[in-house]
Amino acid sequence: MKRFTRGAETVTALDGVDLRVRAGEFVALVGPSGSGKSTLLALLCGWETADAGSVTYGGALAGRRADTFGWPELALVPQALGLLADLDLADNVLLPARLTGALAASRPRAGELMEAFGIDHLAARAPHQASLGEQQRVAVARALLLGPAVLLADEPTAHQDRGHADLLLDEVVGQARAGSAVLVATHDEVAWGRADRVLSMRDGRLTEGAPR
Ligand SMILES: Nc1ncnc2c1ncn2[C@@H]1O[C@H](COP(=O)(O)OP(=O)(O)OP(=O)(O)O)[C@@H](O)[C@H]1O
Repeated sequence: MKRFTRGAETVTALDGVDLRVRAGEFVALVGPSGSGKSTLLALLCGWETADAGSVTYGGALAGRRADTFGWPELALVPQALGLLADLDLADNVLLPARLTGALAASRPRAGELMEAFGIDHLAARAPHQASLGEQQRVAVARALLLGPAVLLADEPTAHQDRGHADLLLDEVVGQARAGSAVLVATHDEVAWGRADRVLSMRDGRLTEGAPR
């Protein structure tokens, strides 16, 4: 349960939401604008706390709070992307490696992802010198770089044409097949088709299956 208070008004953003995403599973979260998808991702990554209920992680992450996780444990593609303006695009992709002392070892994978996403030729540009779609592909590459145990993404194909969206989805699916628990909020029906499960959000409530 998550409520936001705006003056006299209270919005129930999440109401009785119960979900489990397993390691190796790609789950698509669908629902209209304002239905609570981003709020759910914010709870799962530890940016927000629930008013009632709990978020727990299993396996190697058991017993820890999400706000203590580093990039290898949980990576997020926020809707607003969150690229660092002072770093060029290659260094944005490499940020998780720099923060975890794995810079040299991660350069080949960073190069691979940037090439796969068609952004390798933009490596030395600042974020503001790239299109929104290109910036979004950088944010997805950054999240994938260390093969996180948990991958959360908020509309990661929102600014892509079909071809680039499919390239991003290939890597997201690959990350799930490699053992990550993957939850992606998306309006992209192709993504729903590639997910192992689809969950629908409406007015803060979650149901199994695609919306009818
Ligand atoms: N910080 C906040 N303060 C007040 N209300 C909020 C806040 N964050 C979200 N809300 C409200 O909570 C509800 C759910 O918002 P949320 O951003 O989770 O929706 P969403 O499904 O991700 O939408 P979209 O597809 O447009 O990104 C909306 O009514 C929104 O206005």
